Amino acid sequence: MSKIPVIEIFGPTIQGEGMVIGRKTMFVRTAGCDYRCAWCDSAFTWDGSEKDNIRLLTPSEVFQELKLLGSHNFNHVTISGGNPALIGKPMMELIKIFHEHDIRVGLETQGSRWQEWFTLVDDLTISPKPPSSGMKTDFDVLDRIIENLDENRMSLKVVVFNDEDFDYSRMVHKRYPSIDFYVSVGNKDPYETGDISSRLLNSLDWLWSKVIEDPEMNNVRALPQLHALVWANKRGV
Ligand SMILES: C[S@@+](CC[C@H](N)C(=O)[O-])C[C@H]1O[C@@H](n2cnc3c(N)ncnc32)[C@H](O)[C@@H]1O
Ligand SMILES: Nc1nc2[nH]cc(C(=O)O)c2c(=O)[nH]1
Ligand code: SF4
Ligand SMILES: [Mg+2]
Repeated sequence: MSKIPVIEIFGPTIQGEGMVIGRKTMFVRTAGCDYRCAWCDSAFTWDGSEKDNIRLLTPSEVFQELKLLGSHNFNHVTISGGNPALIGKPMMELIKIFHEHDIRVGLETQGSRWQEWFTLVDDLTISPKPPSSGMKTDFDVLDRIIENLDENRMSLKVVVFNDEDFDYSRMVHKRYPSIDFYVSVGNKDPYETGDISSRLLNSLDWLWSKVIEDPEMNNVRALPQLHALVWANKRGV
């Protein structure tokens, strides 16, 4: 397939998570996921509820839409989903177009699938899923993905909701000790309306306490979803 299934394109906004936190970026969100996380904040990409919003776009159409939205007001694009790793060759073409225009590229994926184009990504975030998601990590696949990537351009990010998730995050960190490691606060209700900042800050307080008391987590960074703190569960930011 030479087209990319796109469910939303938005920005400029601020990257709210992980290794690129705080950076101005645009987002391209692809449709479809091989996982079904219990708490997915982007379930509309795979649960069929917005199937009418999925457009099959060529890489140059995606680029044109980004320029229409962001003009010269960006030099970084984050590809997220769904799982963008379900898409092959057209992603390679899209990243080449970005690089030809001096635009850097971030990727959010869960580490369940490998694609050749991963090696072109400037900031690659792999986010294996903890027990609360209901998903099971295939560590053979994850090992192979991590072996094939440049450590300086990637990070691991585990969302943590409870003690069991925290234990999982510690185990993942120990398995790949040289990869920059982030734990990220889980948002229990990603569709709640209104101000959710105090709820998220309470969860961050809990997560920080867990990291502070754990000598095996001296090297990790513990973050909230910054965009959710500032803009709550608003869509398209
Ligand atoms: C929607 S996912 C899309 C990319 C890819 N499927 C993945 O999970 O890495 C983007 C990021 O949001 C995180 N995420 C999803 N739902 C969340 C929630 N309820 N609370 C905190 N983070 C969440 C995921 O773990 C992932 O790091
Ligand atoms: N601002 C902002 N930062 C993000 N970081 C990762 C996101 C994602 O959904 O992949 C995301 C998102 O949806 N918005
Ligand atoms: S892997 Fe990512 S997009 Fe897929 S269900 Fe889980 S959080 Fe959602
Ligand atoms: Mg998000």
